[in-house]
Amino acid sequence: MTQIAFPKLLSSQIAFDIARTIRDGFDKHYRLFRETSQHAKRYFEQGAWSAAQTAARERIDFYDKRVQECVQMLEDEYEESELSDEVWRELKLHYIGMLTEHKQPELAETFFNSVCCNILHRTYFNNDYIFVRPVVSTEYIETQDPAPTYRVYYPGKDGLRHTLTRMLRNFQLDCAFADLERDVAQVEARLQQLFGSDRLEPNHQLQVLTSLFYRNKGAYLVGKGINGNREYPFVVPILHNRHGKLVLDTVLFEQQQIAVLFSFTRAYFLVDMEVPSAYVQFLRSLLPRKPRSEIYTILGLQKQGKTLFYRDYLQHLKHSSDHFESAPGIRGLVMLVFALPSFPYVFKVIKDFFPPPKETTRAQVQQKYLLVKHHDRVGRMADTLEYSNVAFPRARFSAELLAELKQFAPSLIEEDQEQIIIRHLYIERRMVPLNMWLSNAEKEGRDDLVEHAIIEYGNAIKELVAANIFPGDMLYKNFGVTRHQRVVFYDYDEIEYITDCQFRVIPQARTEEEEMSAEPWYPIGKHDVFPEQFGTFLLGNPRIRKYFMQHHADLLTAQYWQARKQRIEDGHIEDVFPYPQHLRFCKQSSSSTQPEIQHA
Ligand SMILES: Nc1ncnc2c1ncn2[C@@H]1O[C@H](COP(=O)(O)OP(=O)(O)OP(=O)(O)O)[C@@H](O)[C@H]1O
Repeated sequence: MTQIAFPKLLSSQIAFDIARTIRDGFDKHYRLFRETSQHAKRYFEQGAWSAAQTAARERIDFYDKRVQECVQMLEDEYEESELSDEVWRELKLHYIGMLTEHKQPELAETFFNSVCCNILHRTYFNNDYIFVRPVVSTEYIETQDPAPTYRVYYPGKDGLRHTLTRMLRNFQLDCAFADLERDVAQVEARLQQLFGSDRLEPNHQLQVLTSLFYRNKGAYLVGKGINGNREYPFVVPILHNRHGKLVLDTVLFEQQQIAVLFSFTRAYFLVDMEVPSAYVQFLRSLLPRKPRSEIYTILGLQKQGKTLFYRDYLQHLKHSSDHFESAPGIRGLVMLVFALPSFPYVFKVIKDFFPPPKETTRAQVQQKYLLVKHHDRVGRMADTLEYSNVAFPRARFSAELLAELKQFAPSLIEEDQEQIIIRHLYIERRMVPLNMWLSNAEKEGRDDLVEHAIIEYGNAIKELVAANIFPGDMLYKNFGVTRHQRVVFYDYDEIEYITDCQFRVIPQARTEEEEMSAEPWYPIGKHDVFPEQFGTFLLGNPRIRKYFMQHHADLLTAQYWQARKQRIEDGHIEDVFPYPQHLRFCKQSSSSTQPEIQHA
């Protein structure tokens, strides 16, 4: 950067103007982000599922678009020679001043960093110029806003049932409930079970976040009960029944169930938040083990999530001493995967070349990962964080891993005495590869675990199919088992849309020669898939075969896949339940007055 001495007053004015441009850029971003979240309410009320899906997908790109717009504006407006070091330093101070009354200051800081890092050289990425250490406190203190973050209800006065009804009515959903009284009675019964025989204390209250959480075809009421010094989180999913009326589908209390709802394997929620940090703080009181980074991400603020994740990661590096090494399991042909044993994530680097039978390119692999980022992951695909130029301390790399990186991805590696810099990588939650999980379960003679994993594996495939995803080769090594023992897919380079695949029955052999042929004698198109063949490479192990055939034999028929494809082509958007079916009210009431939820 050229150093020209500008009069102090002038440089200060330039810095102020740039700060205001960046702040306005952020405000525009957040206004559009909120508008989408506000529209989600309407889509839900009208059952406009396809519009809701599109809005959720498009919102993911808002941030980068606004950053690019802002960078462009600054580049058009200012000569490089006007942007002295002095201007950059002052710019940060002006910006801090603009955030004093701001409702999303932590997001605005991150936006500032994104814009400046696009313009500044890497040597300027320090606290003098950008927010390496955040200035604002993200622990929010409630202001006098007209719209509070959460509402508080004291059931002591009017009784629990009346309070719950009022609470639900306060969301002013413009769609009728099928039978609110019946549903509220079920929620009440469960809440009463939860409070059990606890004496009700004078502070007995229900706190409920002011915005509903929208995702797919559901709206979720998120809150907690407080009694004395105990807190009881709860979430009530609201769905449409087949007649387009609203029903309360269940109430979730257990941390694990709530954690699964907020999992890294799901699409981001649409929530109308004026003060996002206050939402994060509330949610952390429900899910204390979930890092703030993951909560921001699941609220659709994925750039903030990424920033906080990186800060946590640096902190972890400082407080650990183990070495990065290859991730356990079968090595990938496309990805080089490594991990730090003390850290629950893996790092994935696209190799420079791929051996046969892989016929792909780096750009295509990146495209597939991007597809997953924008797609509804339905609880069955791991979210990935994509980073550029990540610096690792050289001393923490095992010699083998470093050699492997240099051998398979030399174009992505830069190094000096102290650091290894990887130009592009993905970070993803670490799981136990399903092939390892199955062989461990077998070694321990745990048939129950083998059966559980195979049921989950088949369910994962079926849910991916419902979301129009064909996972390519379905080998166990491409799936992982989470700490909640759910099976999740993580190998995206061969992913296709179900609607792009041709599911075929293997043709009958017409001659003995064809019958005996080791190679397929019939023509195979690029998108042809023969489900009858899956068993050959999946079911060699008799125990696995037994459970697979018991629970998921339909996956081996072309008819199953063709029928699912037809449903998608007919415009069906399937329900995704982020909680077990047996928890649903309609699955419990023996009188079954509750209408089934629409599968449409
Ligand atoms: N999230 C994860 N948690 C734990 N291990 C993982 C994870 N992702 C990948 N691995 C490990 O790294 C290996 C390779 O990863 P991945 O399947 O993504 O690579 P790939 O090159 O696309 O594989 P393939 O050769 O099947 O195409 C996996 O088999 C597994 O052992």
